[in-house]
Amino acid sequence: MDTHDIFLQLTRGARFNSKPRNAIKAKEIHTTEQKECMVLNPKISTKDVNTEKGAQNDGFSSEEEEHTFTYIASMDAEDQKPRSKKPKKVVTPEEKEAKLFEEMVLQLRKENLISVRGKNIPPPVTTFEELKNEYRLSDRLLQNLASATYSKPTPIQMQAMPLLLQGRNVMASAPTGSGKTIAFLTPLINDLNKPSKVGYRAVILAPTRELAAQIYRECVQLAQQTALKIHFQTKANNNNATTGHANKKYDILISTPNRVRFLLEQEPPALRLAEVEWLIIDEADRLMEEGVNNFKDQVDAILAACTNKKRKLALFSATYTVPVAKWAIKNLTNLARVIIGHENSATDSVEQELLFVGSESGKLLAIRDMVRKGLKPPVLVFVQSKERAKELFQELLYDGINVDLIHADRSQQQRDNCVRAFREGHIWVLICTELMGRGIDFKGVNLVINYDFPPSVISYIHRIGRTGRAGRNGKAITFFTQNDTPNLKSIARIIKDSNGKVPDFIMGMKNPRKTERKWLENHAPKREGISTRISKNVEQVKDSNVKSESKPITKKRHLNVDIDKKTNKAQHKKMKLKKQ
Ligand SMILES: Nc1ncnc2c1ncn2[C@@H]1O[C@H](COP(=O)(O)OP(=O)(O)OP(=O)(O)O)[C@@H](O)[C@H]1O
Repeated sequence: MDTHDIFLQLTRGARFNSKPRNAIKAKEIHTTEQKECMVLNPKISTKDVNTEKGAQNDGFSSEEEEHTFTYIASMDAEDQKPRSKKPKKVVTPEEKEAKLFEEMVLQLRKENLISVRGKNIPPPVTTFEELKNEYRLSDRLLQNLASATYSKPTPIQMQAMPLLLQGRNVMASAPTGSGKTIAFLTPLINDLNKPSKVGYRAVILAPTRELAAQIYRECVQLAQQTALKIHFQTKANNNNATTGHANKKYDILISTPNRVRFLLEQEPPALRLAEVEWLIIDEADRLMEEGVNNFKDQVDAILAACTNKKRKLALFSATYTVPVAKWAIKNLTNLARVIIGHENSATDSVEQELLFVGSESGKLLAIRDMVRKGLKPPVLVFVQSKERAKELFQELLYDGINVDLIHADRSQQQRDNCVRAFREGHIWVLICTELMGRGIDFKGVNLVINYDFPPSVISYIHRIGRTGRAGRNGKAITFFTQNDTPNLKSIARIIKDSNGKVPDFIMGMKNPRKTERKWLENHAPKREGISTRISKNVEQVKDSNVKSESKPITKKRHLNVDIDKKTNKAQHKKMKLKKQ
């Protein structure tokens, strides 16, 4: 009988709540949990956070940032008082049972790499049925979870769901692909329960339209038979849910901060959020980024519009940064913090590899070599800009693979077609920019290629997190040249911490200066264009004639080469004219 079975035996029929049934005070449980989180997150213990190593891991080293992390790490200072040297003698059977209960909870969290911070954190659940017994999760939702073939909760769901069902404000981080979406949708849908005429009672924000669309789909599926009205707000469907009566028609709003803030700023406001009881911020660190084009002002404006006293706030992401921690401390009372695994680390289901390719032209040779040896689709290829996405697309288009590209310059229709074609397997290789770097849940991506080096550790974690999801394994290969050294060691450390192989010379490199690292986060390095064409005139004409005769574009490839087809035709015509 393993720990888990004993736990089930001990707690059969027990009513879980923030405190065990008797004697031991939550405070004492909490203090133990406090210690436990230091054990489970060796990388993020208060000490580490304040050292160069801790700061280095998280990329933050300013005093203010360290202070923030220290605050979060020891959120309830008054409970930090060291316990009496001698453990209190357990005298009554109830205290003995409660002590055992506490140890079971700690053991369960340890097994699932769950660490928690905050007061009165309820025990994690091990089955969705426990949520019904303890938190009155509806049979309808249990049925919908079963229909989605979710047999048991993932670690983030084990701990975040009880907290959200208790109505707590939550800041949760868990590896990419670990089920964070269901972790916040389930309690939200259960709490709203059935339609009402008061207007929006929940708002879910995501950084991109693609991710908001994905959350919308998952929400519709999970809310089946509840009759809850869910609205995915986009630029295109502005009118059908924002005028007065429409505002009353819907219960849940899913959109991007941009879109919601735009509607709030209309005169009169085209949205009313006064009844909102749930504000969920997915990819929170992305939405709290400070600096140019930040979402933070938009999120603050939306938070200000959600004036309902019953409002609950939850922040979810695979990575956390100081701006998020600061925002949480400022805006969330009685905050509960949940961390699965090591904070700001890559999921361990992805085999990671760094590949030195010499120079920019070496990247094209390397990816063509991989194609020649046989790629296992579906494959995502990340580049640093839409221009480079177009250049690489033009290069791979005639290499006998079904390739397409997605970036912000393509119309929403083209982006939707592209995502659908990739999901349905018509496209084998999708070239993308950071637009697809977060949250997007493509089932079964086998390989992520970082053709251009990621601009930061955070970007790297999210990019490779497009594979190795929901317990499946994946692979990520990151090309680098001698110009990519500033972030190389930070990313190599992430690989090493996930038991990947990293050449010693890289670990021996000096840490980049913070200013250099910050610069790279916001400024893509200049790179030589992606092209095998040596001279634009001669080679290009010869090259295109050979390719157009020898490799007719297969029907499938027409599926998505729509706007680009015109570009190609125009280029072709130009080349022909040049040749004559
Ligand atoms: N309890 C579960 N059991 C099995 N699969 C699950 C469970 N919960 C969610 N999933 C599946 O796991 C996959 C990843 O879920 P989700 O997209 O929510 O991950 P995530 O943690 O939000 O990832 P990211 O950090 O990249 O946004 C989805 O395909 C989802 O259907």
